[in-house]
Amino acid sequence: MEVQAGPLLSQINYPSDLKKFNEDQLEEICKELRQYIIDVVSVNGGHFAASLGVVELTVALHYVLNTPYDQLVWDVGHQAYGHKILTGRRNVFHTNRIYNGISGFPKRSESEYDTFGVGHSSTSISAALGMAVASHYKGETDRQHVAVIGDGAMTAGIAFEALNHGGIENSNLLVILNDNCMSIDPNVGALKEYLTDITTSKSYNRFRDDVSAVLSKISELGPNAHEIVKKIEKSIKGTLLKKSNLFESLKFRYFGPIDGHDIEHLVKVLNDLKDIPGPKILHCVTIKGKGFALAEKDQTKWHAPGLFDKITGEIKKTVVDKPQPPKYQDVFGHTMVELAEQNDKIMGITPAMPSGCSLNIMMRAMPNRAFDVGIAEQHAVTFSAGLATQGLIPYCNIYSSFMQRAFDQVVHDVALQKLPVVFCLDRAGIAGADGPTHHGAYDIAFFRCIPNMIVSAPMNEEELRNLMYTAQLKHHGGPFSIRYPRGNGVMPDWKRPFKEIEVGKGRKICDGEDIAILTLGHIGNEAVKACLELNAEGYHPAHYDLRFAKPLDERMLHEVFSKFSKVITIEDGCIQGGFGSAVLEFAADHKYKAEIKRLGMPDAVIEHGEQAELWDECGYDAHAIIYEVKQMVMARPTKSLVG
Ligand SMILES: Cc1ncc(C[n+]2csc(CCOP(=O)(O)OP(=O)(O)O)c2C)c(N)n1
Ligand SMILES: CC(=O)[C@@H](O)[C@H](O)COP(=O)(O)O
Ligand SMILES: [Mg+2]
Repeated sequence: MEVQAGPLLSQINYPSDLKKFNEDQLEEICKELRQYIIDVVSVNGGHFAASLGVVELTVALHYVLNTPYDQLVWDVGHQAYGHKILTGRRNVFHTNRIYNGISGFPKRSESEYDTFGVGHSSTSISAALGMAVASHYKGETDRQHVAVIGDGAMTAGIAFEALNHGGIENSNLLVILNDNCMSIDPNVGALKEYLTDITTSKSYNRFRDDVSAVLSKISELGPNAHEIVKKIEKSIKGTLLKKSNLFESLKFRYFGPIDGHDIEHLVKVLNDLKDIPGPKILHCVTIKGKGFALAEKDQTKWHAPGLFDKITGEIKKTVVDKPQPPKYQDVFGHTMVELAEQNDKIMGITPAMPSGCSLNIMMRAMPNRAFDVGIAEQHAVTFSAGLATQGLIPYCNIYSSFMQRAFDQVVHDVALQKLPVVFCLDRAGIAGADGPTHHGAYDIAFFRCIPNMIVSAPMNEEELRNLMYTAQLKHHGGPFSIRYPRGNGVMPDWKRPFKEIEVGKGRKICDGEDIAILTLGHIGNEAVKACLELNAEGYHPAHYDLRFAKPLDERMLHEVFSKFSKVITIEDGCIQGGFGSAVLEFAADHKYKAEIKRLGMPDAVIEHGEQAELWDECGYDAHAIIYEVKQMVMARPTKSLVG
């Protein structure tokens, strides 16, 4: 839908246009930019509150910096809508996150203003430091490098690894800490408390005013400005402040906290900071959702609210006339509470996604047994391992793509020590509009190769519950992983009594003659649809839901390969090394000769779009399955080949 930008914003295509305005017009530009984001996101969807919170920061940065020569790195990038609009993408912003449209995150291939591809958090300081060191090496002393990182993203280990390194590099790096006291859910942990202390402490506020006073004089100080500023700073900071400021102790010069919505002040401070070399941190206090009252009030709900009425604030829901299947995440959340009520050893862990994975249900019901550990996937895994050493049974829920961060912890801290940690991988498979950074593409492949690991995937809600139930019973000596996708399952009536599932045992969904379809997980429901249509057309595929990629149901596979010479495997994950590869290995190891077609994500970057669009593009939705079955069945008559 075409949305009209305000009169000033419509004159701005690039930061060079923005620079033509006077400073006293910037407030109006911010107003129009904020409104434009509201107008477009309300009808298109996407991340919302974070971008509203950095409108002033975005305008100030592009006003002061010489982008794209100066390098501006957004952390996570879910807050970069204003940046996109000001850097050549206003006219295509209505395609944000839509199939074939622009990405919801900064992306190097999309614009030279997007200096670094993001989506996963906490990478900005490392990336900006790399750029700063490269500039230093190349003698580009006039170049600025700015990382904008949120208080939530700052909790991750990699952010501190970067600060640790950045503090001793004499490169031109400015870290802007966008502190709104929020992650997706309220931010957690001691760092958050520390930042709140800084923001409210009298001594820091006095320091902030002193620094502002110094900065305001900088232009009057002449050629020795830096030396003079350093001296004054040293004297006003005093030993106490230096020792007690975390960032100062890491050798970053700390400025702030300042009001991140005061555009005039921001422009001034950023201009002044440009003249101060070396590693610096500017602490900005902002309000997530700023300018949209409901979002300011319920920041979690408005992190990514879906479509909404921008006047009433009503979030639009699809109207349905019959009970709908629940989201898998909610089945996980409710089942956790049920299981934990029966077994006092069970604990729940999430790195910063309590509402995303629905562990918040358990956090409310059993606050001493469910933990949001902040954006800290590696810690979440090793913390779970620690719990497991003491006889507890941790269920560590991590989105599949974020689990990529913690691979070593899974191998080294859990699997090698045979610790019984249950990994629940939400958003496994095509994630949808978040795109390639968020697709849960690789987990089957990267978990399948780990010794002692069980790799499972439910085809529906009941199986998810039963796998979760089974995982606590099976102290097989090692981790048990359960992967399931974003979105809804298929069973409106899902709350059934628990039943143990034999580890490594699949189930036959339907018998057939022409060909065997082997599926893993929820995508099996596409095969069910395909089989119905194929049956109606006179084809008779058999369908097996393997449930486990490791251990494989070897008995079932012997049955399949003895009976069928044509086999299709289907998984919502990468083909290379995944479930289909496991079946191929089985066939090769047992010398079965069969035509095996593997469907799943190809060895390519799968862009963003709706799940169904991407399943179609990758060729493993019901239509594609029907097509493949017909191709294979028609190609040659079926016969069983053994040996
Ligand atoms: C490695 C990783 N873990 C989790 C997420 C999910 N996530 C995206 S934004 C976000 C909150 C970030 O908080 P903050 O950096 O403070 O930004 P804000 O939304 O408050 O502006 C989280 C947890 C992610 N993108 N990457
Ligand atoms: C930016 C980010 O990483 C999250 O906000 C992510 O988009 C959440 O995804 P879900 O909507 O699937 O919870
Ligand atoms: Mg935040």
